Amino acid sequence: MTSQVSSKSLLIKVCGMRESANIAAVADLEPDFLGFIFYPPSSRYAGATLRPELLRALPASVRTIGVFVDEPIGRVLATLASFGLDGAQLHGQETPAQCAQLRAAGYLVIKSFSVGKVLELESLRPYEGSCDYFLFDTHGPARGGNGLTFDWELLRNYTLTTPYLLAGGLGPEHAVELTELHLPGLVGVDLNSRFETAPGLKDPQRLRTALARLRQGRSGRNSRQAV
Ligand SMILES: O=C(O)c1ccccc1N[C@@H]1O[C@H](COP(=O)(O)O)[C@@H](O)[C@H]1O
Repeated sequence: MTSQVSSKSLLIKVCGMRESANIAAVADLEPDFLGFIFYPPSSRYAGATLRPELLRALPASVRTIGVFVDEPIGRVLATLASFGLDGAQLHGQETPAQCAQLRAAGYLVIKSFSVGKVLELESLRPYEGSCDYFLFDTHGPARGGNGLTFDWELLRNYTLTTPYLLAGGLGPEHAVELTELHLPGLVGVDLNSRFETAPGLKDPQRLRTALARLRQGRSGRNSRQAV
């Protein structure tokens, strides 16, 4: 399948699949990242169902990311190696040194930060240089996957150098708005619970439509046409 990706396209991460057939269907859409939750309390926990051979058969352009919450770094490294994952998304209180340790081991590192009514960007400065991307997710009752958006304008004055993905309750209705959202540092989006028919089960058709809109929107900047 050929995607309409341009250098201006937002990177797209689809997160939280568990079942092989569903993973294959989402991978066919060629997102930039596929995320798998390795946090046992999550209803999207993939540790028991994910087959490493399926991940190894994916195109190299689709990078696979394990999502962890305050997991000891030794266990993160062991999981990344045993599933053949390309990187880790860290959703807890992981330190800059822990991020740097994963990066030094050759893994892509996405550090997630929980955003409430305010965002103290200066507190993230110690993470600069130890992560490939930051990810901004909405603060909520669960550690991730709350399906809630935050006020994206809190990122209007972003001055850090680490590029970031926007997350938190992004749904099909946001696709056009996201293509027109030109925030400093924004390079991608993370799609999760708003694209599900059940926890951990993504709707490939809803994703196909949204990915086409996201990709088309940025390559043809003013295009609002439906796909
Ligand atoms: O999805 C989960 O269950 C989850 C659990 C623990 C940590 C992260 C999790 N998901 C991440 O949450 C954000 C936002 O998801 P949503 O769009 O609000 O449903 C996303 O980055 C997921 O990777």
